[in-house]
Amino acid sequence: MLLVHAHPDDETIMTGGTIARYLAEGAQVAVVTFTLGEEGEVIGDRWAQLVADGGADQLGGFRIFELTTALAALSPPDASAERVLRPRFLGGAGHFRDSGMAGSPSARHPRALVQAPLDAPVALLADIITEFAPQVVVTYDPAGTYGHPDHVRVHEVTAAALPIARGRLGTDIKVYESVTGQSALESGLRAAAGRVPSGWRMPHEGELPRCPDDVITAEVDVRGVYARKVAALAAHATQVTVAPSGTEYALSNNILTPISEVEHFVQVDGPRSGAVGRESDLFAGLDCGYGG
Ligand SMILES: CC(=O)N[C@H]1[C@@H](O[C@@H]2[C@H](O)[C@H](O)[C@@H](O)[C@H](O)[C@H]2O)O[C@H](CO)[C@@H](O)[C@@H]1O
Ligand SMILES: [Zn+2]
Repeated sequence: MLLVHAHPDDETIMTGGTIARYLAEGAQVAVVTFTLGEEGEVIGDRWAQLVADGGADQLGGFRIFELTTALAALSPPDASAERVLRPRFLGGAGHFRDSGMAGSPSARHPRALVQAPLDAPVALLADIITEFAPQVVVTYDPAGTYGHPDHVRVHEVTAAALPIARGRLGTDIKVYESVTGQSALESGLRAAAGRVPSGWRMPHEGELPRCPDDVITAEVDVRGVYARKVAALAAHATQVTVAPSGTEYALSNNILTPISEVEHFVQVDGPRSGAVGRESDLFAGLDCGYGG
């Protein structure tokens, strides 16, 4: 399984439980992150001076450490050194820079991901897909989940790289977009309504991205690795705060978001498993023995 993400923290926020579950089941998993997250805000005072704007511009390097810690937390506790999941950056660490939120001046940085002609990241990702030869690829939806320019670009690059790699490999690849299921989100928000940490707020109606339930094609149960997902979220401490309950998190905007026990996906390409209703396993229909 190859998961393609924009910034350190996305892998855990969107797909942390799925990564942990398939690692635990012995699947080969790789995470490719396009940028170091250099333009992020920082939660708390301790690392606040690392920021790019008006600071030491060291946040990108520090988020390599956070990502390394998070991926280790998602790995099986008894994993041998070579089985611990490690960060992998498109073009190498620091090649493409975090473009910043929509409208940010940082989008004009010469190394900003959105500045790169599309064929450059496409060629790099096509090589990674060819080398890794995944049976399953996970990316974002065309909206980039919540519209971040880097997330949109990750979707575009992945969509363009897959046909190139598939032509080289001659194999089918199941392609999924990671989404937040509407019912799961609303259920998590209802459960959390009575335990909003001080300084946090509940999201306004429709503020958090969600996918209509009838569009979802796969639901991965991550209850068995939930603690690893929470530990990995906590590892991204400049970006994520885990609530005392251990069942919700907030980014630097202090908006309460449930840490879901299920992770949802929409299959957009590749062989269908023929499952009736939602697949419970992204490898369904492939003869590989994962997915319970
Ligand atoms: C989850 C994610 O994609 N985070 C991005 C995002 O960070 C958000 C951004 O700083 C926004 O201004 C805040 O209100 C919000 O709380 C942050 O999560 O954008 C950053 C800049 O591109 C990026 O580094 C971060 O990974
Ligand atoms: Zn992101």
